[in-house]
Amino acid sequence: MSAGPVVAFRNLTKSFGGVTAVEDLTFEVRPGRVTGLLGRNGAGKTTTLRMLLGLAAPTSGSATVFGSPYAQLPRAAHRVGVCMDGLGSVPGATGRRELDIWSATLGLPARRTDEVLGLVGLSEAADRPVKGYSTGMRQRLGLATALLPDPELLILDEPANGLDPDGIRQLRETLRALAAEGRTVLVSSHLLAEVEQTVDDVVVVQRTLRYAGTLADLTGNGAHRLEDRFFALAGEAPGTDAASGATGPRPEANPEAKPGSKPEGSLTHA
Ligand SMILES: Nc1ncnc2c1ncn2[C@@H]1O[C@H](COP(=O)(O)OP(=O)(O)OP(=O)(O)O)[C@@H](O)[C@H]1O
Repeated sequence: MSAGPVVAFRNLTKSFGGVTAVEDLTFEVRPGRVTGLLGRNGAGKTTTLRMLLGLAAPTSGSATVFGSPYAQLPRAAHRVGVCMDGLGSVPGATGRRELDIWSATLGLPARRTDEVLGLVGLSEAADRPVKGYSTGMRQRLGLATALLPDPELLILDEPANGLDPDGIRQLRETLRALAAEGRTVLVSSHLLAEVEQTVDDVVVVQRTLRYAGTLADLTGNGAHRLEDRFFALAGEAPGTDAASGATGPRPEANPEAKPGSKPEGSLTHA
């Protein structure tokens, strides 16, 4: 596996008409680590991941995987596992059938389907049609699909949404196990308490980059809650009491960290 950054964003900007969804993002994802991409609704997380995967064209700047744009990366579908809404499924198929089709497309051994079904806790539901799956079961199937090629890099957009407590614990254990094997995970999430238990590195975006660095640096080795640090960096949501100051100034975990301040850390230095 490469020693450089697995993923690199350089001055990445995306505008949709008059709306700038992502502005001048520069950060890297280091190998063998779980990196959490955090930001509130509409912060630009999915747009960033879509540009990384070549599903949306940047307005300016670049996003690379293993040093190449995803579309030019040899064996990209084997090296990068992706779980993201809207990547398509097979109408009327069971979970097992869907995985078998992906597996055959990738030239994987037939046993791989059962392996990933077991990893995500979906073995018992494998022979039911996907259209009857709950939200959490669909998430599990999406994760299973991403895991199929035993990828070096996993890119997961909100994988914990809809998961029950067992599913969330299983997800956390799977991601930690992958990192322990030297694989790299980039995962977007809103679930800050869960993120705090899972990730090594944190990226906070709110259209612009607010932080990129280690979780330990951000929380002072656990002295501060991630949630407090998140609000200090991302700012309070417009229209809330805290944003308007109606309830007085909110306590901040680190008074130096103001919304809009420069990123405090960089994944490029240890
Ligand atoms: N295809 C599109 N056309 C127009 N605007 C878009 C498009 N895709 C995203 N946007 C806008 O870009 C901004 C960022 O959206 P994005 O989906 O990247 O946010 P997000 O951080 O993933 O949000 P969430 O947490 O709700 O999933 C939003 O203002 C959104 O409305």
